[in-house]
Amino acid sequence: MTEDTRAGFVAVVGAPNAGKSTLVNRLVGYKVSIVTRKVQTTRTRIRGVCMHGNTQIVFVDTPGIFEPKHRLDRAMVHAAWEGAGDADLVVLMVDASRKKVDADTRRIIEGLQKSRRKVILVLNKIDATQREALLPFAADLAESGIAEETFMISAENGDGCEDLLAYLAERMPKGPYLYPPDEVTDLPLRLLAAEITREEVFNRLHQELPYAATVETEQWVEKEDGSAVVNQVIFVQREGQKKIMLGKNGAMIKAIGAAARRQMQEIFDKRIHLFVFVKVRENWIDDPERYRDWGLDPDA
Ligand SMILES: Nc1nc2c(ncn2[C@@H]2O[C@H](COP(=O)(O)OP(=O)(O)OP(=O)(O)O)[C@@H](O)[C@H]2O)c(=O)[nH]1
Repeated sequence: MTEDTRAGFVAVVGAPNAGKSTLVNRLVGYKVSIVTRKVQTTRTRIRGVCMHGNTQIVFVDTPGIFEPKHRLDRAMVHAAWEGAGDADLVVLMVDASRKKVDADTRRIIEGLQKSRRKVILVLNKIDATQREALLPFAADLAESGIAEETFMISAENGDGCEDLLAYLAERMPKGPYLYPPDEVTDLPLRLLAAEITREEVFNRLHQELPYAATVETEQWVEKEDGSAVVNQVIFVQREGQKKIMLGKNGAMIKAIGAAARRQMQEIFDKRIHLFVFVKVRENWIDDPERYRDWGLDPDA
């Protein structure tokens, strides 16, 4: 019954590491985005679809908004603002466990003030925040005048998340569902599989190398027995990086592949035969072809 349903988009913006992916994953109840301790890892605008009673909320999990350096970074920032512009509601997430409001958040607030966009302010990580520190922090943000409502939550342990969800649901416009209600994500399986492998690259390799690597799923073949064969390539920029990615006697790539396969089996709930290759492709970071795969606009 369409008259009784509501549906809309919620953009989640915030500085890198504010906890955007953690929140979206919690509300959607399905792993759609990648959580890592390293910053600036979310490259794709991934939507999670959340059902709350008769309301459907489509979350746009935007990339962290930061100072663009490469073309790729600029495309990401552009995608982040676009996501906010299209949305019915914008949630600004702030890491409240910091001593003061960080520079990235200030920059986002300036952008929002310019566009006269009101937001739902979400102070996150209250589990790791001193109570006395929270009020002055909130007051500082209130001064910016951009918040129409403020919530204090822990995306990690779920505190306050129900209230936030109920509030967002109430504010969604009336209308038919935008996605079939049982569809939790529109992220293609291939892209999600690539993100899973990329997360394992991040977990195992340190410093700059993960940022110099990208993963593509070249083939996804469903077998009759219900399993899937997945072929992926990790692209790096130089021969030296390829050596590190492969490891001694291929030990590193084997470990990455084995961990990624386990993750995929859990998430896709099926047997996965995963084959991961490493190839050198110089300058992939400035190659416009790459942005298209991520749904980003190369001309941004
Ligand atoms: N203590 C605590 N940690 C949290 C909470 N929410 C997220 N984190 C942690 O903060 C880090 C960053 O979380 P993400 O969800 O990846 O942050 P993000 O905003 O999506 O980051 P980008 O993708 O880089 O923009 C992770 O280590 C999370 O485990 C919270 O409520 N409490």
